[in-house]
Amino acid sequence: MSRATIYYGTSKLISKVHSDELVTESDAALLDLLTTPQWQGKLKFSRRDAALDPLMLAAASASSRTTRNHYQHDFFPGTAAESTERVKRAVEQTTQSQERKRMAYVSRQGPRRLRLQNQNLVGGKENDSPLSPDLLKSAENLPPSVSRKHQSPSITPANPQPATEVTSLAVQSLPPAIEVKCMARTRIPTPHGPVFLHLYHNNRDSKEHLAIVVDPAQYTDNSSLLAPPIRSRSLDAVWSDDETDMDRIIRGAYIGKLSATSQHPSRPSHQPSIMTNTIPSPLVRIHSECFTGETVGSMRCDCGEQLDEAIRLISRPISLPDDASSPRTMLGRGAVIYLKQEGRGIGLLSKIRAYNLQDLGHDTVTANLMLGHQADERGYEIAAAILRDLGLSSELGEGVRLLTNNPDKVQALEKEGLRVVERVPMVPRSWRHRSNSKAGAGDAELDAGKVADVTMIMGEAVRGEDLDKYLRTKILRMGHLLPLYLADSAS
Ligand SMILES: Nc1nc2c(ncn2[C@@H]2O[C@H](COP(=O)(O)OP(=O)(O)OP(=O)(O)O)[C@@H](O)[C@H]2O)c(=O)[nH]1
Repeated sequence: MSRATIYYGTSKLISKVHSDELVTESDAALLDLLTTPQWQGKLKFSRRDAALDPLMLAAASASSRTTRNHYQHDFFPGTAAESTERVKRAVEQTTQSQERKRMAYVSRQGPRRLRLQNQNLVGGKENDSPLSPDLLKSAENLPPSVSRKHQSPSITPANPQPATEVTSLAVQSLPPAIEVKCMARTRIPTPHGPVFLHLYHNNRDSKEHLAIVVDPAQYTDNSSLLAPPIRSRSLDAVWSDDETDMDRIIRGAYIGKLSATSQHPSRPSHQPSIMTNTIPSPLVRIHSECFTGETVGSMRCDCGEQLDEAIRLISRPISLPDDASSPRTMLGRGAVIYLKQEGRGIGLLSKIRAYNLQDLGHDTVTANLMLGHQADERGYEIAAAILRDLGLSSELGEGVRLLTNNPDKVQALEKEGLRVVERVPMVPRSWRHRSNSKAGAGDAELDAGKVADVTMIMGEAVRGEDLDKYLRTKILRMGHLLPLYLADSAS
């Protein structure tokens, strides 16, 4: 009997077994033939109980109904019982060893800050961090954020000891000076106009914080612009001797509008641009990540709307003081510093749990406390460092107009040496309608419905009972500077 006949016969036989068809005498003869020990020698086929049975593989590929589970089936009298047992044992052993492997698995990659540190120490090609090894080393001893008021003991696969010992060591050592580096920048067209997204690394945590810069000087090299460009010093710096112009352009260190025909790498800026008094300071918002509000469109909070509103407000033309010799307005200018501090720094997991506690009747502050967190665990040192890198620190004559209702943010920036020349309130859109009807001081664009057409995240203002409760708690328990009578008008 030829090899082809055996393959064909076997696959037919298997499909008959599957469909409960009658097995003929010739099928039975084939079975006998296949299961006799002599076959092993004659055709160099191993028997059914071999780990990889060529006949079974041929049959499996010929029959679409054969799955890997069928290898354990009792197709071949005489050998099946033993073979099935053997296969079962092999499967059990494999599963056990896989489980053992999975349980013993430890990431070979390690945290990014460790990798950065190693790269710095070896000084390899990929060493594109400006952070000195010493600083990185001291950062290594620190808890995730020194500014965090709460340190809960945590056990991770890489660190089976509770974090308390690490924390006490860290408290003794002084935190390193914060260093940030803009790793890449790109233009993002938005409904409010173009913005430039800057991605930052830092020596304090392993998160990728962002700056969303709105600045006409970013996309035009027109030197007649009234205000100095908001440019990242670390991005425009030369990172290595062998860096090409194209390397610089790809990481975003270019000036003007980038296109196939316009490619102008930027040069390091040594001279800080000094602001004149006549130009209003840039409008800045420090915004903390809120996955639920910004991505899912949750109406438990106004975070998504605030992010959208901040970019809208910063992009609006700015009125200039009256002067016959100069234009009356200039293009909007400023930045949103987007910090990865989900859930006021407690992280998404805890925030989700906190929402369930809030559904049980607790407010946003109590829910955090019940989970062992502080009401607010955020820090703003990294935000201040990013603002300094963008040339928005007071040393350069620039103060900032800060878009916030949160007094903590104003204090934190001032503590970091930044000058907050004005706090610009962020009144929730739904409240502004109330404000308009109550006090006659609404936003003309909002009232005309223009804003609803250009929101990035939501069609219109966020509103609802959950939101009112949340905002009222922020006013009453967190000292947020919003007019309470507007919250009350919701009840
Ligand atoms: N723990 C917790 N965090 C929340 C809740 N709702 C929103 N957040 C988080 O609160 C933070 C809101 O931060 P921001 O928008 O920067 O501002 P803020 O402190 O409210 O101050 P403003 O500048 O006035 O908006 C984000 O990190 C959200 O994820 C909540 O119910 N519980």
